[in-house]
Amino acid sequence: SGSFTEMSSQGGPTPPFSTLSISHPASMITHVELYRPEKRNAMNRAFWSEMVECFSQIAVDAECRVVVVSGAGKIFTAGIDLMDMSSDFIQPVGDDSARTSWNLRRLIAKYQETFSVIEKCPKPVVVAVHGACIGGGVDLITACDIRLCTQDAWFQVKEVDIGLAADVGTLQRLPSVIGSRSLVNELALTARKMYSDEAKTCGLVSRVFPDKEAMLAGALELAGEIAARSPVAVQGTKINLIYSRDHSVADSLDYMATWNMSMLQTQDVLKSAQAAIEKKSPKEVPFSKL
Ligand SMILES: CC/C=C\C=C\CC(=O)SCCNC(=O)CCNC(=O)[C@H](O)C(C)(C)COP(=O)(O)OP(=O)(O)OC[C@H]1O[C@@H](n2cnc3c(N)ncnc32)[C@H](O)[C@@H]1OP(=O)(O)O
Repeated sequence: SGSFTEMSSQGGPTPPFSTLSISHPASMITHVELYRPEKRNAMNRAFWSEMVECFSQIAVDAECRVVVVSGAGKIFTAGIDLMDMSSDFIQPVGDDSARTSWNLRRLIAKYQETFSVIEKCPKPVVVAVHGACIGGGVDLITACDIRLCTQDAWFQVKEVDIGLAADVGTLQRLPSVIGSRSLVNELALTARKMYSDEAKTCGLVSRVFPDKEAMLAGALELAGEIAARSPVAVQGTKINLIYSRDHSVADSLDYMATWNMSMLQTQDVLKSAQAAIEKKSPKEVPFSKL
């Protein structure tokens, strides 16, 4: 085990990835760092595929109970790589307009999956943003479970400035993240920057730290709290919270009952209840891997 300050921004991408650096700063915690600092972590073709591969591995990794995502270098991310990506969308290919449209639709769905994998991953994902978080960066963070930022962070739903309606998650997820549809509309229709103080006030982030070092230490502490608890309870909580966001209370209660009719049979309930009676911390309970 170590600390984020020791482990972040010191190496480079972790094979087989070329845009991500993966490390394990403490037991059961995986740190995914966007790693193209010289290009401000702009999201190139490799990135869009590598995130899917990375989170598919994390989803089934019994050694991981919680994930922290951050960006290497000066800022969190400059969004889509405008040099590498734009031709796919500006000059889409196909033998006629139906086929071109079909190909484009498939491509957009593929890019949507890059961030949907974060939401589909049963392990909670904490994202730590410093400096700029632009365009695709907002799509990414709205798919995460907990958002932290530094005082110098700013957020920009930039897509209208480059001539498109944001299509990989922001318009679908941001309204439930910050509640005020008026504010969402204002941000998405004008592409104005939102700074950390407003991000905190509106609920986009839950905590603001003075600098990146303090934020990563805070993220690690938070991740440690989550990792110490029953993975059956934690993963069931994430999955049911996301389910209830998208369904009625009645449907969500029904889903919950079906969920817990098997999950309540875990040994973790007995172990945790015993620890509570004995006034022990969940950190002292050895839970089986999941
Ligand atoms: C299906 C579609 C899916 C997703 C769509 C998403 C839409 C979006 O993401 S819209 C957002 C697009 N991004 C931008 O408009 C940001 C552009 N960049 C900037 O404004 C600035 O670079 C900055 C982020 C404010 C950082 O400024 P600074 O610190 O002064 O760095 P620079 O000198 O400008 O850049 C350093 C280096 O990085 C390259 N770079 C920065 N951003 C991008 C980018 N988005 N795409 C490609 N490359 C980028 C920049 O060109 C520099 O490269 P050099 O080789 O050193 O010149």
